[in-house]
Amino acid sequence: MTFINDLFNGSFMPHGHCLLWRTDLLILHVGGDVMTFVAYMLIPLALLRLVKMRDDLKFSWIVLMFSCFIFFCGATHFLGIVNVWHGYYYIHGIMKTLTGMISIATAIMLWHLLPYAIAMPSKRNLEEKIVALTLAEKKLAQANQHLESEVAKRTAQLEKLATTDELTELANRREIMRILDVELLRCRRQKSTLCVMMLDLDHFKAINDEHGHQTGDQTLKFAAECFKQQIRKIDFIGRIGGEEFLIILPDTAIEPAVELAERIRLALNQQSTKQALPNCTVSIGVIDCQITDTPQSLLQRADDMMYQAKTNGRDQVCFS
Ligand SMILES: Nc1nc2c(ncn2[C@@H]2O[C@H](COP(=O)(O)OP(=O)(O)OP(=O)(O)O)[C@@H](O)[C@H]2O)c(=O)[nH]1
Repeated sequence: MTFINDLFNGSFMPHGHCLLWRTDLLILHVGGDVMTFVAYMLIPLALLRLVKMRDDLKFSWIVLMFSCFIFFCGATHFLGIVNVWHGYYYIHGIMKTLTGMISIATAIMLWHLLPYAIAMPSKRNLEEKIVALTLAEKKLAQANQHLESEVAKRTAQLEKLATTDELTELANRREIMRILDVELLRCRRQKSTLCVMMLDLDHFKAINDEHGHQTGDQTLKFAAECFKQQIRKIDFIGRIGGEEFLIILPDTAIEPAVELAERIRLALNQQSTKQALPNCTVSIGVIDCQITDTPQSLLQRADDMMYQAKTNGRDQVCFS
C-alpha cells in the first residue's frame, strides 16, 4: 500500500541529480548508449541485406519481429542519449513500452519456434550427411563404372557369338557374307581387284565315318587353323557350311590368288600328315570379281570352280 501511495504522491519521483553532474559518468553513459544504438541499427540492416541477397528465403514473421525488436531497442538507447540534455521522458517511456511489447511478442514467437529449431540438423550433422552422401555417390559411380564395363564385356561376347563359328572360331556364314558385301562395294568404289576362294575338304564324310565325329571336329579345327596361317592380315576367312570355307582376298589379282590357293592346298597336305589326325585334302575354287558380280554370283562362281576341282579328282585348285 505504501508503495502505491508513494507512486502517486510524488515521493517515488527520481531526484534531479542527472548523472550526478559528473563528466566521466556522462561520457560512460552516453558513450555506451551511442555504441549500443549504432550496433542495434546495424543488425536490422544486416538482416535486410541477407533477405535481399538470398532470393530463396521466404518472408518470415520472426525475422521481421526480430528486426523490429532490435530497432526499437536501438531507438530506446538513442532517446536515452537525447534525454540527458532534453526531457523527452514521455516519448522515451512510449518507446520503452513499445520495445517491451515487441520483445515479449518476439520471445513468444521464439519459444514457439524452439522445437523446430531444435529439430533442425546442426552444421556438424549436415557435414556428416554430406560426407556420407559423397561416399555413396562415389560408390554409385564405381558400381556404375563396373556395370558399364560388364555390359561392354557382355556386348563384345554377344557380338563375338553372333559373328563367330563356335568350332573353328573363324567368321560364321552371316559374318563372312557381310564382309563379302562390304569388300565388293569397296572394290567397285576404288576400282581395285578382288578374288574369292571356296574351299571344301575332300571325303570328309569318310573321316567322320571312320574316325568318329569328334575326330572330324578336330580335323575341321586343324584345317581352319592351317588356312588362317597362310592368308595375309588383310584377307578374310569364314566357315560357310559343314566342311566348306570361304576366303576373301581384297586388292588381289587372280594369279597371286591361285598361287595362294596352291600354297594352302599344299600346306594342308603336308601339315595333316604330321598330325595325329586323319590325312586330309582340300579342293579349291578361285575366281576374280567381274564388273557384273553380286555377292551371290561371286559365291556361285567360286562354288562352281570348287566343284570342278572335285570332279577333276579333288585335292586341286580350279580357277576362272
Ligand atoms: N565332325 C563334323 N562333321 C561335319 C560338320 N559339319 C558337317 N559335317 C559332315 O561333313 C560331311 C560332308 O559330307 P559330304 O557333303 O558328303 O562331303 P564329303 O564327304 O567331304 O565329300 P566331297 O565333298 O565330295 O569330297 C557330312 O558327313 C557332315 O555330317 C561338323 O561340324 N563336324
